Amino acid sequence: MEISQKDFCHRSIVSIDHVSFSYEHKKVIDQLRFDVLERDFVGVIGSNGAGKTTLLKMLVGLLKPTDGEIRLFDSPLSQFKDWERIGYVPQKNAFNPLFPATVREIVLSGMYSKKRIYRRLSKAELQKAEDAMLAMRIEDLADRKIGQLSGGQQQRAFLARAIVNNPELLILDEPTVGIDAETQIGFFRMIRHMHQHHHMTFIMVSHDMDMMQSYLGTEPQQVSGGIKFHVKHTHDPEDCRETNLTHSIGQIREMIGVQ
Ligand SMILES: Nc1ncnc2c1ncn2[C@@H]1O[C@H](COP(=O)(O)OP(=O)(O)OP(=O)(O)O)[C@@H](O)[C@H]1O
Repeated sequence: MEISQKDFCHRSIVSIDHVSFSYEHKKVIDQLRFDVLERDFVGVIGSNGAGKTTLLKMLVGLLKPTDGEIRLFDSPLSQFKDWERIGYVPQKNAFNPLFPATVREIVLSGMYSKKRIYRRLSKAELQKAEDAMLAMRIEDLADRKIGQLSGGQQQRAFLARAIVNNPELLILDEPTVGIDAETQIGFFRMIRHMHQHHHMTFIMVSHDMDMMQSYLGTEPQQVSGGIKFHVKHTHDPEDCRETNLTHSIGQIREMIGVQ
């Protein structure tokens, strides 16, 4: 069978098929269907308690759907093993000041998969961690204890951790909560750049309507229960040529424009 250009740059990244979820007897997600294609930017918007975080937790395997099926990169979630293809930044949790890990250790921990937790990292992998910290402009904080940093600095460390493997899919749950306005602008500029030039697909929960609508438009592609999905594709869906895979994580840094 001939593979068209459209198929090539529109692989299925996430497929959510009639998924429901209940906490004990409380149904939070009901028969949700949604597909995320390669190079989509999906903004997930909804009121408090609509089930956005629950949905993201199901996508990364932290919660199991009560019903329905989720596929990641065309594999059923239960069989999916390539977790390094996915970066995930959960909702912000302030770290206890006594938490012992340094920023570098946190970023390096993104490199370990479940089965390879004790292996030695190669020089190239160590360099990737330095690049990710540079990209997030936290290289000066590399040896500081994470618990001693501000909320925004901690969040940048977790973003560096999430991008260290150059993931194909980045899942972000309210990534700019607790970050000052100037840093937020730099952050959104950076993720737009990653979306347009680094061949990344995004799923992002945010309450920042201004940012979401300015990039993704005011009309949601889909409304399901209390959750709205706003979607933007990088380019004309028929055209794969805009992809520029020559950028490195280090170059993202140029785009941030914040101190
Ligand atoms: N562990 C849990 N046990 C029971 N109920 C829960 C649990 N976690 C969340 N819920 C409930 O499920 C619903 C959906 O929660 P969820 O965190 O997914 O919402 P959300 O859309 O992310 O909200 P927010 O915008 O406030 O972050 C809420 O009513 C919440 O109280």
